[in-house]
Amino acid sequence: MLSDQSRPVIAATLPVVGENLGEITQRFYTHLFEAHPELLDGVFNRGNQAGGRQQEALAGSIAAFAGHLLNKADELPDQLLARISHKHASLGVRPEQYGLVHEHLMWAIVDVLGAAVTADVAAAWDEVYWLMANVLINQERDLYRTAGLASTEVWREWTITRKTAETEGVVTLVLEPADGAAAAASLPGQYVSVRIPMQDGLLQPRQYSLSRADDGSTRQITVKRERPATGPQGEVSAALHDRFHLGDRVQVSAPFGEVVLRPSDRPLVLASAGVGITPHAGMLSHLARTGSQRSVTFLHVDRNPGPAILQRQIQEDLAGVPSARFVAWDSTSGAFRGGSHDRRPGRMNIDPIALPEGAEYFLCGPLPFMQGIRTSLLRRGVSPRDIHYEVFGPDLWIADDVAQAA
Ligand SMILES: NC(=O)C1=CN([C@@H]2O[C@H](COP(=O)(O)OP(=O)(O)OC[C@H]3O[C@@H](n4cnc5c(N)ncnc54)[C@H](OP(=O)(O)O)[C@@H]3O)[C@@H](O)[C@H]2O)C=CC1
Repeated sequence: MLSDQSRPVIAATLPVVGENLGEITQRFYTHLFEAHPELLDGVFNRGNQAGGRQQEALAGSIAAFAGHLLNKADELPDQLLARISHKHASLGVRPEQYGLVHEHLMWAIVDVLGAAVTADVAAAWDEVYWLMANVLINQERDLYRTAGLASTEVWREWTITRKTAETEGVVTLVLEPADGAAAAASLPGQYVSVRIPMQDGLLQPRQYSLSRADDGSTRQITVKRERPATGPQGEVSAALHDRFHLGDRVQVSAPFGEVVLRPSDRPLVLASAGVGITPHAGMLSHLARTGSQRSVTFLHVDRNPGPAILQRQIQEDLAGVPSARFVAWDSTSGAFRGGSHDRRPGRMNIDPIALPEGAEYFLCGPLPFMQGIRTSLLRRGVSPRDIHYEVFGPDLWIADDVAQAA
């Protein structure tokens, strides 16, 4: 993979590059957007930029990739790369954009590290960049090819045909293609990017899991109004809640995402928290629609003492999957919400839950929640190979490593 001349140079400079990656990526983005402000119109998520999370993500992914090249020369970090390429495909990223990123990233490395960047050092980091970029370009080309789309055809206009309030701060939107053409098939667990104009006219994209099975003509997403503790409030989720109504159009990407339910007879355990229930609701909906006989254990924790997100759909789908079981935890009041399912107070505790033999596991929710559940599962002897989890947002790469180490 990495050439013999670059390997020692990367090994020698990774610590200093790693130490300065935060500053390098910050200067990189500033320089990139000064030269190409159009990239803030529909490609980059400026909420993540403002909160510094995009910078951390890029820094983390470069460091993780370079470290991987040094430590595991014969294999690629597949999970890391697949997550990036699926997300890029959902944004219509094009090969030539890697050239732009390269130019501005190398500029930032030299800008921050100065004379330490000798010709050899620059050449070695150039090699790391293109090793990673070329894998991503190829993977993204395959994703576009499989979807039967050019990168420029990923986005289409869709019309909001239903808008339902779920719980305080969560709405479900049903969308239909504005041109009446058929929708590309989606897999259970996949997401779409949604792109809408902000008050200043710039388009902003966000990813949302599909919360109901593919029916060939509509897409359903369920959106929580984002109120992060740091950085700006979620401007796209707020706009979808407040400014977008029935009949309005939004741009929606083709479906992507690699954490999907594959055809299988194995028992399934779904564990979600909060709005992380959305991809699992989509998976359950798919199982109900296809008359699946799989054993399903659906575990969910929420801090909303009112009706749960997508409650009616989930109850109907549970009734449609003969061996499905639902257990809910209420982390706030400790009160039981009633209803026909097993309900428990406090945060999710899977230790007393019987785990079916030979199951596969899907986790979705805040990162610490997934780390905690994953650790409990590993302690009970579940193989890491059988635990799938989606991490939305740019802390993906670092999160991935942390979760792997848990
Ligand atoms: N496809 C995907 O990858 C998707 C991912 N998501 C992700 O799901 C997350 C959901 O967020 P949101 O609805 O705001 O979650 P909340 O912050 O509202 O938390 C939801 C529940 O999770 C519990 N919880 C939080 N942290 C932990 C922890 N460390 N250990 C155990 N339980 C915990 C909370 O308990 P308590 O009240 O005690 O804090 C609460 O009951 C987001 O991070 C979002 O990015 C969402 C949709 C799709």
